[in-house]
Amino acid sequence: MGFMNKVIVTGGTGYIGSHTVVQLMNAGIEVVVLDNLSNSNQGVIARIEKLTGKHLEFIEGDIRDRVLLRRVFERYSLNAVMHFAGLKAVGESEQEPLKYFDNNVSGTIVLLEEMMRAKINTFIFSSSATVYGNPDTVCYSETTPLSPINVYGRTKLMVEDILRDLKKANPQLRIALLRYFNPVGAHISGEIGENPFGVPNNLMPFISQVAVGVREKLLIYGGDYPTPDGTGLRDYIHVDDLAAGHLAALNALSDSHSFITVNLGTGRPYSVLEMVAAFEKASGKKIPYEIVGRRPGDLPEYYADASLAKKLLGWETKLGIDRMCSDTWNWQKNNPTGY
Ligand SMILES: NC(=O)c1ccc[n+]([C@@H]2O[C@H](COP(=O)([O-])OP(=O)(O)OC[C@H]3O[C@@H](n4cnc5c(N)ncnc54)[C@H](O)[C@@H]3O)[C@@H](O)[C@H]2O)c1
Ligand SMILES: O=c1ccn([C@@H]2O[C@H](COP(=O)(O)OP(=O)(O)O[C@H]3O[C@H](CO)[C@@H](O)[C@H](O)[C@H]3O)[C@@H](O)[C@H]2O)c(=O)[nH]1
Repeated sequence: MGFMNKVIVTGGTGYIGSHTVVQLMNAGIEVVVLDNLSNSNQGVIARIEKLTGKHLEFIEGDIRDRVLLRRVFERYSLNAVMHFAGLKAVGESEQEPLKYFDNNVSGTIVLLEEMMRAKINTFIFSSSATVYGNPDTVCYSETTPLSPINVYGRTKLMVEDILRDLKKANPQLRIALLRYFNPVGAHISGEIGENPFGVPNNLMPFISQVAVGVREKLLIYGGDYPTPDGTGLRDYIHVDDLAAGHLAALNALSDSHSFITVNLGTGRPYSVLEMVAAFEKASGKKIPYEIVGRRPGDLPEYYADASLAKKLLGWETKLGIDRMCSDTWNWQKNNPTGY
């Protein structure tokens, strides 16, 4: 992994961050996790240590805390920042926009200022397919126009814009913008996985909580979309494939490329009903559901053109819908109430 041997992971106790930390540690990279635990549990640290057999440095703190960041950057000699920390609930972002602009945009600015002060040049950002908004196409390539349709998406686009401008002013920076499609699944061990607080917003954790008996039935938002079975189509990507994309991006940044913008998806969409059927097969559980009205802001269909990530990073997904479901189930049944 070249000279990138010490990485700070913000949001590292969260869902995607924790899976990426395991892969970084397994690749021999030293990791420091910074997380304010606003949407995660410190118990994940012990699970990661168990999985990797190594110590993991954890700092409970906020990316908006400049004094803390300065101390952290002085104490550890880090060569890269992987920035997962942020808020991600689309509905809440519409209700509480300032909270989202503060955490996701202002927080990232503080982090970038302190990173630059510490002369760290490599930054990997968790962006989202939501930056595309509602374009004319359903297959999104990186040149598809960016026009988010909710506050959460606008926070992601604002940070992308900031990073594009920052690179122009500071050519020594090495930056990757990774646009995730729909992350699902869990580590194959069942030790770590997605552990949402409260009622899940997203499909997969909802399905798995129905399977384990925490919730009665799935509500399917819309059965009258112009799709083959009438339910929405999304590009679900296994979280371990997504994590591997981060290692590939880190490698590419330390190598040939200094500004990377890529979609991380499989390029293959599945419907809600296909996900339910696959989960039933993987778990052996029946998933009761009811088809209700559409959820405001949802699109009928979209998926990634995943070819650029393959070309630039030499990365492509390996895990299909069966593993997405069986790994989710393995995590959920071993941890019915989370960490
Ligand atoms: N899960 C998805 O569907 C998805 C899709 C696209 C992009 N993303 C982005 O990927 C990143 C990680 O998502 P995730 O699914 O792992 O979410 P998550 O909520 O599980 O992880 C985010 C972590 O950041 C922490 N955090 C939040 N605000 C913080 C702050 N101000 N200071 C320090 N820590 C803070 C939370 O406690 C949490 O552990 C986020 O930036 C999210 O917007 C997620
Ligand atoms: O209880 C539920 C939850 C979801 N869905 C449907 O399932 C599909 C997937 O929904 P969800 O898992 O909520 O993902 P998205 O709405 O596609 O949004 C996710 O994926 C985006 C990236 O593609 C991110 O930006 C968002 O933050 C993240 O929530 C959609 O068709 C939903 O209508 C249901 O029918 N019932």
